[in-house]
Amino acid sequence: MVSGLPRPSAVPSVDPVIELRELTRRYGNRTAVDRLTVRVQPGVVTGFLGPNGSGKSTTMRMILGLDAPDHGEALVDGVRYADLSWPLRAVGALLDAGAFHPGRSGRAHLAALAASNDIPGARVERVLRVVGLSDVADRRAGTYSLGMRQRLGIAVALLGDPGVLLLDEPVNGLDPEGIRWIRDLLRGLAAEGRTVFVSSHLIAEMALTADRLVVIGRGRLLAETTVAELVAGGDNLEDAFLRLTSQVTDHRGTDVS
Ligand SMILES: Nc1ncnc2c1ncn2[C@@H]1O[C@H](COP(=O)(O)OP(=O)(O)OP(=O)(O)O)[C@@H](O)[C@H]1O
Repeated sequence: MVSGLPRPSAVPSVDPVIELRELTRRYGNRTAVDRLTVRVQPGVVTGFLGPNGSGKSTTMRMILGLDAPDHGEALVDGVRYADLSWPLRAVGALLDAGAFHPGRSGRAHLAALAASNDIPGARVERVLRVVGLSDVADRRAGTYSLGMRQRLGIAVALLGDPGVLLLDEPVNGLDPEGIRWIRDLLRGLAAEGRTVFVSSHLIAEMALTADRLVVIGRGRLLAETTVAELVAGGDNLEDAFLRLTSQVTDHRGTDVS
């Protein structure tokens, strides 16, 4: 078991899910997310794919209440993020691995978050062990390598033992060992019945990590499917993805010759 604590009573007993209903966000006259309706299921890893600028981060920010939809809604366990009693216990997120005070130790960072969310202090030690940072937990987080920062960000996401995990490009910049570690962790968390929603540009990595896929382009849903279905026509996942998104890629280079 990855989590190591009984599910906190604040987490509803319903299946943890993410539901997007007609979710829409405009910036000026550009529609970043366009009537996106998706249900992200528990028990599997769902990859969130789309070309640059297709609206993945904006969607994740709206799920976390960091950005407001112009239309539609994003629900976690049936309620909006702002209405969750103990958000960290319902949904854990990794959006920006640098989001901590550089002068604070990893342990102090986690302890402060635990205290403000009524999470037992023992949980801090537990997640430090899960992410492999126990030995460096008293070092200032500002001295951590990129891989260690990603691990600290994942420790934050796991702190409340949430039923839903949301990770925006968690393997960015990681070495092969780190990539494999995250893959195994995410698959283990899904196997425990959690909802794991993870964006990535690394298609080959998603083929190994995800069971289901949500593919968007220019803010719109292009496919909600399984990895197996998408490659069923004989394509590899990269070819299938490029075919699916060929009409919605904004910036394309040309051959040098
Ligand atoms: N705060 C903002 N103000 C104006 N436009 C924004 C803002 N945030 C995002 N956008 C625009 O919304 C669109 C979607 O951006 P978003 O970052 O959600 O895409 P993404 O799929 O996460 O991209 P990437 O894969 O490159 O990280 C882009 O056109 C982007 O320029």
